[in-house]
Amino acid sequence: MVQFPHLLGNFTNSLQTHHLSRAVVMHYSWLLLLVGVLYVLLYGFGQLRNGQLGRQFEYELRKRLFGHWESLSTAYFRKRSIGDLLNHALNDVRTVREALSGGLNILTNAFFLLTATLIMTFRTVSPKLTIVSMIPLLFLPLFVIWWGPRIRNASRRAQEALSDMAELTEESLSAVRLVKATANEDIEAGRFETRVDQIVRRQMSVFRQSAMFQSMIPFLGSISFSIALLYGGYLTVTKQIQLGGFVAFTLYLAMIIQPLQQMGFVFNQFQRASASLLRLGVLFSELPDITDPAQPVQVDAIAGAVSVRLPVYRYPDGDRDALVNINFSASAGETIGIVGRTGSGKTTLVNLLPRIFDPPSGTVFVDGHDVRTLPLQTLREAIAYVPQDGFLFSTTIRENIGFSKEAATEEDIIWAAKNASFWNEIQEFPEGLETVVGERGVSLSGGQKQRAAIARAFLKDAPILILDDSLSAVDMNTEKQIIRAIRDIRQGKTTIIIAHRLSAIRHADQIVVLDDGELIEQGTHEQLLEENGVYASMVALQEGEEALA
Ligand SMILES: Nc1ncnc2c1ncn2[C@@H]1O[C@H](COP(=O)(O)OP(=O)(O)OP(=O)(O)O)[C@@H](O)[C@H]1O
Repeated sequence: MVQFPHLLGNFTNSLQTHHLSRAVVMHYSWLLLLVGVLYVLLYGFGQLRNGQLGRQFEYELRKRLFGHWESLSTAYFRKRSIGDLLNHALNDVRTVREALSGGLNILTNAFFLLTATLIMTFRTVSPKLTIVSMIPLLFLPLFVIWWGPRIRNASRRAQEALSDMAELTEESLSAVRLVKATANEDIEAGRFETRVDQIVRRQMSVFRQSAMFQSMIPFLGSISFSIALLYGGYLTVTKQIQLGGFVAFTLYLAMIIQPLQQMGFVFNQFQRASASLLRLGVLFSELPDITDPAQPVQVDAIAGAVSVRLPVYRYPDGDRDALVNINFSASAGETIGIVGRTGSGKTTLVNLLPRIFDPPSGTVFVDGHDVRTLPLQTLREAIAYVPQDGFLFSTTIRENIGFSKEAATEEDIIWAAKNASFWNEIQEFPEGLETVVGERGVSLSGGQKQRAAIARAFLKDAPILILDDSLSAVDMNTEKQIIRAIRDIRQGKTTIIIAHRLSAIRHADQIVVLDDGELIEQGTHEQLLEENGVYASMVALQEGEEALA
């Protein structure tokens, strides 16, 4: 590119000295064409390569981010909203990619163009004129130092506001049924508008800072241009340089105005990207708090004996003890029922077993091994857990049930669905097992969702099965069928059932009663009835209600 002004300068000199013949014109035309073709080829290749590298970088970064999130514990996801995390994965990663691929491309082009231009003007026109004209550009670093942090901060604040909006959008869309049912659309729309207004204000601040910064750089270029005209004109008139040299010099200057503008744009992009990089750095610096032990105990297979000797457990961010004085043991193959009022600590207790939350060392044991000393993979593979909300993925029933076993066959899935008393209903769906359940299973009833999740856990066929209030949405007959299936297919395997309806745990080998985080009663159904304590009064109350119903 930088050959253009030089060739045109020589052309002007030939014109001035009347040496211009048809052959000379053809010579210059061919040379200019050649320069043009070379430029297009090199520039095109550079653009393509940069684009490819940028996309690859974006893909790798998102993959690493996802891998990192998968290694973090549940406690982390209580602190950060899904919307915020999504904003990091989408907007921050994209901002960094744009700066790296597009920005580096432009910066490389601009750098070479500027350097080559300076060398050419220095060598072929006039070193004096080059130095004098470039003085204003020395102020460029000062502008970067002044505006850089301002743009970076404004950009960080804009990204934070975007995260807020993503969080609100995620929340509002998840709660859309509730919002509609309670006719609260106006309130929701108002909340959304407030956030959007905040984002627009913060983004306007980024644009203001960026626009001012970007316009300053061409302004410096214009000052250079004025100096070149004045001083170059003087040198030409006093015959210190040729007219062709002067023409070439002004063309050179005109040529570097655009790269200068682009450099402004790139510096601006870099500042925004560094704000996003800082935000991503904070995510990556979060270390997994539940990890494999340094020297894990190696076990061949887990039989399923469970024992808890827990003086006290408090959540990492909790302000009170969630569990106190919990002591019980069950041999492999036993069924344990856990009951207690809402908020009494039932879910907390079972969450400690697969280390969803970490118990203190030496308090929770599987087959006599402290769960914190077992390899995490071994421990979690030995436990099938159906959480309270029976989470489903937005895919088919077949994939939802088959999720727990990699090579699940059609027979396996049907077996699991039958035992979860779900198969008859699946057969009635027009698409059968291929029915898509919608996001988190929205197109299924509460009871159907629970049974799909139970079938998934049955299929895993793990030594320990935990059902966390997983039968709450099914009717009593279906509950009976499922309990019968559990007693049948889980023979010799440990099963822990949390239930509010006591009929679901009546058959358990032992029942643990929790109250306000404390284990207050323990025994079989018959023993606890004999004790005539809290459990017995719960049974009496429920039997009374059932009789009334
Ligand atoms: N992740 C958490 N961080 C801090 N506190 C928590 C957390 N999860 C639960 N809690 C608190 O621990 C206590 C016990 O909650 P838990 O969910 O174990 O009760 P639960 O008996 O399973 O209740 P429910 O029958 O309503 O499901 C409650 O006071 C609850 O607020």
